[in-house]
Order: sequence, then structure tokens, then C-alpha cells
Amino acid sequence: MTTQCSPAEPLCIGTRGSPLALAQAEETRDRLMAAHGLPQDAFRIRVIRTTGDAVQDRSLAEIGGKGLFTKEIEEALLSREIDIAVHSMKDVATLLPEGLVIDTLLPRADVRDAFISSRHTGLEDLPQGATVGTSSLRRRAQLLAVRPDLRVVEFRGNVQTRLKKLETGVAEATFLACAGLQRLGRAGLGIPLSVETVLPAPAQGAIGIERRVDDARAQALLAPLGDAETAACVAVERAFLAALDGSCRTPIAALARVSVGGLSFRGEILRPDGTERHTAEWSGPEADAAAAARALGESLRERAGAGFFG
Ligand SMILES: NCc1[nH]cc(CCC(=O)O)c1CC(=O)O
Repeated sequence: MTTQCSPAEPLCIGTRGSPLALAQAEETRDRLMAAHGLPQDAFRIRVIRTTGDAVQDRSLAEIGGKGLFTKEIEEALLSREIDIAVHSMKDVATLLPEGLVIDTLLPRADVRDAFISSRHTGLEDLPQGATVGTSSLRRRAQLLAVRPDLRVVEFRGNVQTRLKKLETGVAEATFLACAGLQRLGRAGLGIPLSVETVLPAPAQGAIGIERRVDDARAQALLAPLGDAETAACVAVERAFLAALDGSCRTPIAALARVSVGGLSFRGEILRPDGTERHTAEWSGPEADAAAAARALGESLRERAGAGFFG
């Protein structure tokens, strides 16, 4: 059906077809063009429909989570239909298929979540018992932890769909990653929430580029694009996530940041209804951070006890 990419041909960039995914693929292409002085036709963007895109009516947690947005794309990489794939690292499972690697992380955008509402200016401003929309288990739990009175309804679809739902009164507010809004040119819609109130998802705001391990051309092209600070922080957040499981039914948040003398890290797990929250913090040399985050993940798991995620 599709032709394979050969070294003389344009580099094929695989992506999902959502407006955000396309914006991320274009950003990657533009960075490659700038880094190597190449024309636009040295690249091709190929849209790949994933199982996750096809499912609109059920919660993602219900049908199996993260891998749903990457499976078909990874198959296209392995069968050489595409050469590189651009991902929101937040949506990438902690284990990659054999033969593939993500070792290029673009400089991270704003890591925070944003509050979006046409009538209200922030979480504190929402009336008692207000309805908010989100499909994220993490956001649901974090919101209920600070505002147990809120009614949380399932809210899926892209930014445009969600805004329409707000307009039609399905909910009074919703929450999206600042990074996604920025990449869609819609940053003005949201009010950023402090990470103290709403700790972001592991790897939020980071774009990772996946390739075949043995593809020297892709490796050489990608080399100048990587941001070491982003890679270090995302690796630590994903180590925490990996230690915790990753069942996608678990509300997990994590953020690592470069600080004086190394990295500082905060991670948390919550009960889905927000009634319990376990937090862990660490700071120290970068070289120790991934192991520390893994250990924190394991200790939080123990602290929470069996049945916590139930
Ligand atoms: N799960 C969907 C998803 N994956 C990445 C982003 C936004 C961009 C990012 O966090 O890098 C979003 C939407 C959202 O959470 O608002």
C-alpha cells in the first residue's frame, strides 16, 4: 500500500492527524530544516491513524491507555513506512518496542496545566458544585483533592471540541496542558495553574522523536535537535512512572527541574476520587536522579498500600 522511504528520498515524519500532533510534526520539520539548511521538500509528513484516534466515545483509561496512540505509528517505523515519529512524551508508554529508541527531546514548553473557562477566572472562582470537564484521571483526582464539591464529567476530543462543549454549557471549565495550547496558538485561552496546585503529568510539555535504533541517517539528522535538560528531566519523571506501574488507571503526576547543583523532583499519586494523596520530593545530583525517582515511586506504592489504585 504505502511506499517505503529510501536514503535518497525525503525523510518521512510520521504523526497522528490531530491539529496538535500536526503542529508538533511541523515544528520538528522546521527545526530539522533550520539545523541542516535543508529545504522543506527534504521532508514529508505522513499522517497515521491510531486506535486511540478512532475511539471517541469511551474513556481512554477504560480501553487501555497510552499505547493506543503509538501502536500503529511504531509499526510504521518498524516497517520503514516512516523514518521518524513525533510524540507528546506524555502519551508514550514507558517501554518501547524492540528496535526503536527515543533519544531526541525537543526543548520543553510550559509544563503547567491551564484553566479554561469563559465565565470564571480560576479554580477558586468556580461556584460550589460547579461542573468541570476532563478525561484525565490525574486532573480529576487533583481537582477533587482541592475542590471536593466539584462535579467532574468526562470530556474528550480536541481543543476545538472541548471549547464548543464549554460554549454549550456542558461544563463551566476545563483543563488543558499549556504546551498544547501554545503549540496551537491558543495560549491566551488558558490561565496557567501553579504546579503546587496541579502537578503536571510525567513528561508533560515535552516532544520526543522516535526512530529505528539502527537508522544512522535519522540519528545524524536528529542529533542537533536534542535538548539535554529536557531529556534529563523527562527521563527522571518516566523512571518514577515506570516504578509505579504504569497502569493508566492510576492518577500519577511528576515534575523534575534543573536546580542549583542538580535536579529537583516531585511526584505524587492520588486516589481517583481525590480523597488521598501521597507526595514525595527529592533533590540532588543529576546522575542520581533517575534511581532516586524510581525508589520514590516504589516507596509511594508501598505507602499507599494494596488496593489504593483499585
Ligand atoms: N493526552 C493528550 C495530550 N497529549 C499531549 C497533550 C498536550 C501537550 C503536552 O502535554 O505535551 C495533550 C492534551 C492535554 O493534556 O491538554
